[in-house]
Amino acid sequence: MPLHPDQNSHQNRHQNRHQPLRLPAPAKLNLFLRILGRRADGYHELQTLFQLLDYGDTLEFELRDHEALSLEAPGLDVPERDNLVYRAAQLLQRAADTAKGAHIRLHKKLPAGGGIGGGSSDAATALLGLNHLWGCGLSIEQLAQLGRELGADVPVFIAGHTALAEGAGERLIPVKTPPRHFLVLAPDCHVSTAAVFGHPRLTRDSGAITLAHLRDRVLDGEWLHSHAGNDCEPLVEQLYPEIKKARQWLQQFAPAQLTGTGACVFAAFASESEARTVFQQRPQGWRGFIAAGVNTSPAHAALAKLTGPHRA
Ligand SMILES: C[C@](O)(CO)[C@H](O)COP(=O)(O)OP(=O)(O)OC[C@H]1O[C@@H](n2ccc(N)nc2=O)[C@H](O)[C@@H]1O
Ligand SMILES: Nc1ncnc2c1ncn2[C@@H]1O[C@H](COP(=O)(O)OP(=O)(O)OP(=O)(O)O)[C@@H](O)[C@H]1O
Repeated sequence: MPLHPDQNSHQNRHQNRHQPLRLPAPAKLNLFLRILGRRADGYHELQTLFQLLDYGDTLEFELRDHEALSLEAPGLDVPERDNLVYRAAQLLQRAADTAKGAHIRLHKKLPAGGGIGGGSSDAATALLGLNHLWGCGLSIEQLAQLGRELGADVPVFIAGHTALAEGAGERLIPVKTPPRHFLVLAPDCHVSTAAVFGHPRLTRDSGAITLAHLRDRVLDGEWLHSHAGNDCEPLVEQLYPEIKKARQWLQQFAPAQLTGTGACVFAAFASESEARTVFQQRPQGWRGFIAAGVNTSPAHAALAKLTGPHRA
């Protein structure tokens, strides 16, 4: 006899507990990035618009009933214990005082040091996924606080919404951006965020814009479609001519700019086919991807299917 729909979904959830939990770790773009100044703790005050994408890495979690943690991350040249996924898992184990462990597989698609938040998003998905798997019950706010210890970009991925940000990325205001497709080019170089922020020639004196003003502009597709600006771009392009070359190539087709501290550059298009047509014309050997902008993180969408929309 067929099960009642509720019983059916309950049974599915039960079965899923025995399969590895698989969650996405989406990339972000900084649609604009203004540096307002340097704080006493060395971090910089920023104003930025984090646009989440429907493209990224994937993490798979297998529950272990003892404290051991292990990580497989094929193709990523980072020692296990330095990987932000491993560090996130350790941090949560301690904060939640759990005796449970996990084996985690990280499938990397996002280039490291690309300014698209790959490592930060992996860390956020690890915190969200393990909080669920271990039944820790930490709130989104508690997880974001933990995430801040791992990197300035982690909280936006924990919050899980395209957002305006202030401070070092921790004061977030969720916003909705118009649906667009992004062509992201990943020049073959690795930019150190710390080196860019520590550079004497970095411009750090942009005036603050009120958030209300920014929020109005975010909803204005015309403004978003124009060059919104990134204060890191002039310096990064001086240091890495290959990044300038990639942005100038893209600029022939649409306004193009740097994301974060680079190395990736991007441009927005109204449709996926327009983005693809440009992507197909790129010089041989240039890497990149096409992704849709999303207002809700795919990691949260996947978790909501397992737990309901309001629980982590
Ligand atoms: C530039 C952005 O990508 C914009 O989204 C982020 O603010 C960088 O975030 P992230 O990669 O998570 O950066 P973190 O790992 O926290 O910081 C790396 C280093 O960059 C510098 N840093 C970072 C963020 C910030 N607001 N001010 C800084 O001065 C600090 O020297 C820090 O040691
Ligand atoms: N899971 C991970 N994925 C990628 N890099 C990682 C990871 N864990 C640790 N790292 C280290 O972090 C460094 C920065 O990687 P990441 O991809 O987060 O940079 P990014 O794209 O510049 O980030 P952001 O946009 O947040 O500044 C890498 O060079 C690598 O040494």
